[in-house]
Amino acid sequence: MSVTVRVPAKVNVQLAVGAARPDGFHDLANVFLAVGLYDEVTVTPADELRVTCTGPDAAQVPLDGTNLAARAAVALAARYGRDPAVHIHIAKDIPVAGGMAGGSADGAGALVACDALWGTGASRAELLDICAELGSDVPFSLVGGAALGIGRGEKLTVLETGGTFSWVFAMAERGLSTPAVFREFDRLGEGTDIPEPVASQPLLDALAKGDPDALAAAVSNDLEPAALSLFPELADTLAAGRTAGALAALVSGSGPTTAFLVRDPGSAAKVAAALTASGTCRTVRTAAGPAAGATVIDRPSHEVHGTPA
Ligand SMILES: C[C@](O)(CO)[C@H](O)COP(=O)(O)OP(=O)(O)OC[C@H]1O[C@@H](n2ccc(N)nc2=O)[C@H](O)[C@@H]1O
Ligand SMILES: Nc1ncnc2c1ncn2[C@@H]1O[C@H](COP(=O)(O)OP(=O)(O)OP(=O)(O)O)[C@@H](O)[C@H]1O
Repeated sequence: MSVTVRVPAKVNVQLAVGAARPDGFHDLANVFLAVGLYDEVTVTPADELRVTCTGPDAAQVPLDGTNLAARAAVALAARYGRDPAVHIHIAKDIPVAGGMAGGSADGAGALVACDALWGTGASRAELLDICAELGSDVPFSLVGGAALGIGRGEKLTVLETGGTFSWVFAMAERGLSTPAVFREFDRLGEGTDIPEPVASQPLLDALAKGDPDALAAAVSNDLEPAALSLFPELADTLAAGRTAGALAALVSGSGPTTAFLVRDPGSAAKVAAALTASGTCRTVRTAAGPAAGATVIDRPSHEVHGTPA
């Protein structure tokens, strides 16, 4: 008896970052787009809480209680007075420490999977509350699609999109730590006046219209200078994608994955081939967004039909 949940990666089409708050976090205007690169999280009743992981980056994923999927199971179990004894298996396809919210995806996936397995009956609002406790990106991993996140990025407003956007993602040779990138943002901004983060209206309009050229003209990431400062070689990857014809090239979130918006899947294949040939990155993937948020894709048949086990 297992439940499997599929959860998407994200790219930030706008990431406006304010000054550091007293609690160390930064207020954001964070426009998320979920894209079709997925982790699958399967939970199965077990004698004790245990995490396993497979996939190209599996060796970099912690399997102890710090794994966001394990933390999600513990948080849900605590709220409903249950024993969090489950085996969580993560089939990982989202790059680790890439700025694509892979860990957050697993947190949201485990939460939705455990909720279905245990039949807690938690409301969407309760699940989103737990997500926000787990991390700033976790609520969006649950919701998917496109959304504006304010506060730490956890207070979401769903955005309508008028079409599908094609992307190419270039994975870097090493990861970048999200807190380190925010610290570098603070260092680079020392002594300057950092404006309040505000969502860009032209960007929201471009998403609503499904217009890739307008979106390309409006994308921005305030963390990009900090990511480039810590990882200068990313400039070569961005340049290679632009030369290959990408409409826009930007660092994804805190990086170091770089994201290239292209006109259609045919252009995606062309830009992906050029990036691979450039030798400026580890691997290249194509994906489209918006993609659905955390979705149960497999569960025991008695639950599908709604009859008792
Ligand atoms: C860069 C983004 O991925 C963009 O979506 C997110 O802002 C980061 O989200 P996340 O990885 O879920 O981040 P969290 O686990 O909440 O926080 C990790 C660390 O990132 C920094 N952090 C994160 C979010 C935020 N609004 N301000 C911050 O300064 C803090 O140093 C924090 O300790
Ligand atoms: N389930 C998980 N999968 C991957 N990393 C995890 C997981 N749980 C905890 N971590 C830890 O989180 C760190 C960041 O991993 P993650 O893949 O979430 O980064 P990210 O994609 O850059 O995140 P974000 O875009 O949300 O800032 C990893 O180095 C790892 O130590």
